[in-house]
Amino acid sequence: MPGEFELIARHFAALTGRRADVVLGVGDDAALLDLPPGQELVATVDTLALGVHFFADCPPAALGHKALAVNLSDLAAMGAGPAWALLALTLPAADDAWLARFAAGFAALARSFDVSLVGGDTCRGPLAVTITALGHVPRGQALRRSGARAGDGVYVSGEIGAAGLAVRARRGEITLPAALATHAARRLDYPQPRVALGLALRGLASAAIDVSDGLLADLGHICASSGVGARLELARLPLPDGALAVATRESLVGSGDDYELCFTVPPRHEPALGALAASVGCALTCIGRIEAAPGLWLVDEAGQTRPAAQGGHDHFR
Ligand SMILES: Nc1ncnc2c1ncn2[C@@H]1O[C@H](COP(=O)(O)OP(=O)(O)O)[C@@H](O)[C@H]1O
Ligand SMILES: Cc1ncc(C[n+]2csc(CCOP(=O)(O)OP(=O)(O)O)c2C)c(N)n1
Ligand SMILES: [Mg+2]
Repeated sequence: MPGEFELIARHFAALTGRRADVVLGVGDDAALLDLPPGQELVATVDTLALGVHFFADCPPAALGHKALAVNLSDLAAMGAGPAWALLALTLPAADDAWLARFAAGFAALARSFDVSLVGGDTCRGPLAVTITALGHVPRGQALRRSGARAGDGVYVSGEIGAAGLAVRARRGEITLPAALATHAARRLDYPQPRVALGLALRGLASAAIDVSDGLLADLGHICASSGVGARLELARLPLPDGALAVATRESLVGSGDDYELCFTVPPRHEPALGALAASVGCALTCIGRIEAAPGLWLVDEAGQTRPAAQGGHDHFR
């Protein structure tokens, strides 16, 4: 069985990439990174824990992909370009074949965004993956949760709800038709961080967040940070084909794991979004509007308005 340092050399030393801004990467007590002049460092960390964030049968390559993707999604929501990552792994055993597949999933996504692995930590214990992602943004241009204003349009990228359907299907709570099951499993296991969209929204969006806990809950975070409310039109939600045969719109906006961007746009910038959607290659749907009074309201298909129920993922509720 390989030892700790052998494992690192075998599986992770090769993921360090070739960025010129890595002065010193894996192998010393800490990494040395060269932040370009005029840029602010953007730093985020998220953990994926077995049984909480992924099922025991999650393919190792998917875990490697997703652990990095959820962090790149946070950088995207800040309008930051990703650059570096640190990987903290807690493993029940030194399983070479498992690690090779995990590393391949991580590497494919890292390479596609030119992210260098510059450090990490490896220890024994219940399976969990923690990644710190670092990127940068021109000084003062980051997208925050706090900038939404009354009258701004509320938008979401891509579609919402498929990953939550996959979670419920894997728990045996629902049965999905074959095409939707395949699509949903792919969305849960291989989320694609909206990096290009985040970069393009700088200077256009007034606020942004990535959808991890559920669209409604995450829009709620924008509203709370911005001191505003929002009205959401359920009929406008971009949902996967066939989703309404197996779930309600309310459950789809509460399930999470979507890793799309939810963002607000002042009316003067909304006309630019059509061309932007085409250039970044994903749908951008207006799903509602920001209001001055705090509170989240849902407008149903019949045009009736009601307060949104508290929902979304909460680790301790
Ligand atoms: N243990 C912690 N110590 C310090 N800050 C934390 C901790 N846990 C979460 N945060 C911070 O609280 C905020 C909300 O966290 P979270 O809901 O996990 O955000 P996200 O959905 O973007 O990952 C973030 O700014 C995050 O950095
Ligand atoms: C086994 C399993 N159960 C439940 C879920 C659903 N789920 C777990 S955590 C979570 C929310 C996102 O995780 P969190 O740690 O809150 O990420 P953050 O908001 O910090 O990015 C969701 C929707 C899942 N993906 N896998
Ligand atoms: Mg987090």
